[in-house]
Amino acid sequence: MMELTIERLSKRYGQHWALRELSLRGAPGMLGLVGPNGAGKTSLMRMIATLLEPTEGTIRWNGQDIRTHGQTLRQVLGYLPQDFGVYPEFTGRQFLRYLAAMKGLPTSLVHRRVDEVLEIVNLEQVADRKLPAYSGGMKQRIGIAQALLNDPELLIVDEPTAGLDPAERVRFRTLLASLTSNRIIMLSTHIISDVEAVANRLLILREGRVLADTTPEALLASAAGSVWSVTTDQATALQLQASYQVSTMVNQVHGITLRIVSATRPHEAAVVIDPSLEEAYLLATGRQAVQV
Ligand SMILES: Nc1ncnc2c1ncn2[C@@H]1O[C@H](COP(=O)(O)OP(=O)(O)OP(=O)(O)O)[C@@H](O)[C@H]1O
Repeated sequence: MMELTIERLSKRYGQHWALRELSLRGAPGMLGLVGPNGAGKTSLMRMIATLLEPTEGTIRWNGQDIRTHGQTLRQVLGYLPQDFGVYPEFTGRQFLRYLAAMKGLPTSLVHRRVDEVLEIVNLEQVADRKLPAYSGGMKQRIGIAQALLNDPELLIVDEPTAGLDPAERVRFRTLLASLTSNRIIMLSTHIISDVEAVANRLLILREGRVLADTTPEALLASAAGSVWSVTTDQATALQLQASYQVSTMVNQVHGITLRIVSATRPHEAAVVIDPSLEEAYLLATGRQAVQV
């Protein structure tokens, strides 16, 4: 059984609500937790990981409240925090063996399991190099490797692609996609393309509230008819940019082509085009901002 049930979960720091009444039922697959900085993603993940006390609400794993059955959840939990740090004096292999021992893996299993996770994240070749020699992407893959040591049923990854270059981002995305079968993965990001094509569900948060609990397909469909393309002179382009949510602006020989996210036609020459997921996300999160 693998069931995460969250009911009316809230977190308050002082007078500030970081999360308000979030309810969610998690099932195997990848749940993308998307929202701007400060949306409440980290607070939510830390509460699920039993590292932060909720102010209100309950989190259940297989029907058991994790306030009283935290250990049961921790046994099947893998967690890569946003600020995951590595120890400079270790090689990748030594670091993983150390963490495996800390997590209580039986000694007889440690070497084999560390070799397995190194293979999963494709770091066998560099496993005996010291960690400071790793690239940002390799460090994040070591982070995933440590989270996989106990073959978790629930894998939580908090903004893992921050600071990675585009090639590393893609590699990391592919790695996570390969891990989705038979476990719940929760991945937070403020960059929607990180979860495009890999998440089967999207939870969009803003200022502690759920703006949408949807799928990439449904989010895209919701933006149909609300993304426009228009090619104009520079002065008009600047005016449009001031009044509308412009997702891209490209200089052409004969003018400037803008892609505009707007529920209404932004310019008489504008034509409807297919939305990208990012544009659909902008529409969902920026509705108030684009009112003109
Ligand atoms: N320990 C804390 N004390 C006070 N306020 C906090 C604390 N941690 C978070 N907050 C506030 O709660 C809100 C949600 O923060 P949280 O880190 O959960 O959001 P986030 O979506 O993960 O953003 P980020 O990507 O910046 O981490 C923010 O307004 C933040 O400033």
